[in-house]
Amino acid sequence: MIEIQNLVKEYKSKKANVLGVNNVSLTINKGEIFGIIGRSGAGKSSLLRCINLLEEPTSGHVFVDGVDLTTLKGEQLRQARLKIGMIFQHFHLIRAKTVYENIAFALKANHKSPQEIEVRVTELLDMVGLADKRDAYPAQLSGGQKQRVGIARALANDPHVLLCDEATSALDPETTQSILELLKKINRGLQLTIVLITHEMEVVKDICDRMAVMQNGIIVEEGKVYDTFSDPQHPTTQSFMKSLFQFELPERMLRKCQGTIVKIHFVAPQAEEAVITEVLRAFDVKGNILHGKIEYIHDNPLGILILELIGEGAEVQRAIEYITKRTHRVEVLHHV
Ligand SMILES: Nc1ncnc2c1ncn2[C@@H]1O[C@H](COP(=O)(O)OP(=O)(O)OP(=O)(O)O)[C@@H](O)[C@H]1O
Repeated sequence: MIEIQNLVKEYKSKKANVLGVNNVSLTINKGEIFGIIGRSGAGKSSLLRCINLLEEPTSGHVFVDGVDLTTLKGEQLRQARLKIGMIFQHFHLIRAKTVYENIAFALKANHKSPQEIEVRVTELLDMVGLADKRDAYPAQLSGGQKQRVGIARALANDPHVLLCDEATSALDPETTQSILELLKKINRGLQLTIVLITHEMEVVKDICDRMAVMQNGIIVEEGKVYDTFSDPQHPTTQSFMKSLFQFELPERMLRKCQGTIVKIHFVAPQAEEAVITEVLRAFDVKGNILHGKIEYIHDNPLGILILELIGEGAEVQRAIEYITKRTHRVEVLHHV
């Protein structure tokens, strides 16, 4: 478990002082995948790097498994840090070393014997699916393969926590998926706590259990991923949601419409019910589906549907009231 208490990271310079992290308190449970999302400059990297003291907090405390890292020095801090692995957007591999040597490096630093290193690196290469690249150099690997080496290196000393600093931001969507799958597998298999920072809602949606949204060094919203996605409270979270569910009806379609256009938000379990079929049967209205999208978060559906309802005014109104009762939220986008 990670417990961050009143963490402040201030960068001081002659020109100005910048608060990268402004009094953040956060609890990340053992074995969960926790996502921190925010725009550029929100303070995500500063917060993440304070967790393993790569950045020294200006004030506040970071407890990992009950130990306050901010009170440790020297060898004690080094030992505590071995239990916190980290992977990076640009991988940070040593170019002049092979895949094997890059991973072995982390074990040598922990004074493991050559025999122990051989056994552990072989195990790790199997785990990340790179057994055949053992003697390759980083330049001979794809981005996804480099990140797999980064993951193997980060796991070398059996950490309890894995910090991921924009780990998939330099990868194409397909490779991103394969790395996220690997992180999920490792999380489940090793009961590893994973903290990741990203600016992509897709990443949070795909693997995180809980999430926090950061802005100006502050956590502006925090919660379970499904709850946050289905009912974002803060304007910054709402604007991130737009990247997933944004849909503007073309002006030409609006001009052609003869009815009332509504945007219906479905959440589980309503999303699986045949509400629209019922409405069209129960009321004297016609329905015209203009757009629809369903996302799945941990197998729970979350969707929107844009529907044109055509009929006599009062009947359309009654149909909208019915849909409002049976779904999460209904917005009227256009009245004739
Ligand atoms: N070493 C530093 N010296 C001075 N200011 C810094 C330093 N590192 C970060 N900052 C400032 O702290 C704030 C938070 O930066 P940080 O890199 O943590 O944000 P971020 O959300 O990770 O952004 P990005 O996604 O662009 O990396 C920014 O205003 C940034 O300019």
